[in-house]
Amino acid sequence: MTQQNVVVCNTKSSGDLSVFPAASAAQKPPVGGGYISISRRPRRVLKNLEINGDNRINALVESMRASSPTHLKSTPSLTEEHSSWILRYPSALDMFDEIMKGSKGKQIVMFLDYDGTLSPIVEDPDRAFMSNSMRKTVRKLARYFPTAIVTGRCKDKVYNFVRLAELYYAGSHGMDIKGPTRTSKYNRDSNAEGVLFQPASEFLPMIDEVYQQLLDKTKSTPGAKVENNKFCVSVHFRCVDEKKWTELLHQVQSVLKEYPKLRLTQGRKVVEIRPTIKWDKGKALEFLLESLGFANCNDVFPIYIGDDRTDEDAFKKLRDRGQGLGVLVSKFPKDTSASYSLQEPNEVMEFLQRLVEWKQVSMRAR
Ligand SMILES: O=P(O)(O)OC[C@H]1O[C@H](O[C@H]2O[C@H](CO)[C@@H](O)[C@H](O)[C@H]2O)[C@H](O)[C@@H](O)[C@@H]1O
Repeated sequence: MTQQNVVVCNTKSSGDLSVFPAASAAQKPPVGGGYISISRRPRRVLKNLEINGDNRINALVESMRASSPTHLKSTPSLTEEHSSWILRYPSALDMFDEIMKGSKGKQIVMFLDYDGTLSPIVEDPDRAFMSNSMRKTVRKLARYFPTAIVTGRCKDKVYNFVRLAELYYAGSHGMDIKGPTRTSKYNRDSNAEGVLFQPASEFLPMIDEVYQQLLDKTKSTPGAKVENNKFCVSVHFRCVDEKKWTELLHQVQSVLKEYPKLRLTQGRKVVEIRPTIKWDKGKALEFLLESLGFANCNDVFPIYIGDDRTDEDAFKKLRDRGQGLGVLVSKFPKDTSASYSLQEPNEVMEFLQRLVEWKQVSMRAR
């Protein structure tokens, strides 16, 4: 969280746009909106899409620039903007008692994003380690509440960072879901260990192919990093000179234009290539609630904590269901469907610790 700053951006969640076919997506302004859809089309249309593609690339570069710390420093109204933003999205720590009142009589279920939420943002994605104190906190949390990690990362990679077998894991933006492998209160009587869902498995060979091509295509751009997340691929910009961002996006586009079944979403100094299926973190949240037996229940209170645009799908899902709440992790004003905010992973840990203590106290009082 410390290295990434965020300015007000478009509210569109990645899921919103994912349902549009390429032609409709072309009419949507992409600034901060989630993704570019590049499709193989008959020649005349392709020309139009290429022009639109360039426009989108420029818009995407602008959006990435706007969210970089150097640009934020020159924003005079930032403090004022932040004050009014925090009134709309108050700190989940300050509002802890109210939040707990809202959950009264309901089963809390926890959903946690990984990067920027449980671990601070760092330059090297392979070194985004979680602190031992955060691990201890999440372990305790899972003793009292069913807990899932929902991430854009490959499931196995995030498991290696978190190393808690009692959790649910939804990797590749929810396209790779797995139940706990260690028995806990929440899976003893259920079929949790058997929970396994991979709605995009047919895309595996395509994703591997695209990964290889992206590795090759982007190797001429210093600092670019391509990460294979199994059902999606990330192309990292964080260590690339800003002047080279457009070039890098053109390299990505040149690969993607041959794959109309893949789409592009934007994250924190990263673009993510994923299947065009109607599946996102919001759908994963819903799937996990069903797996836990809360399909049509009113007595469930899901809490989703995340920092990125792809988490907006989950925040929106909770709003649509009228259940629980979303907490956005951000130090800077950002348009969101979450209800509350926390500034950085340390505050996330504090919030989780308070939840554990609250539960312990309420159990003792029984
Ligand atoms: O859904 P998430 O768990 O938030 O995953 C989204 C992406 O997170 C990772 O990238 C981000 O964190 C990196 C490490 O701090 C940082 O270097 C990068 O700039 C961020 O975008 C991950 O590496 C990506 O594959 C995920 O898609």
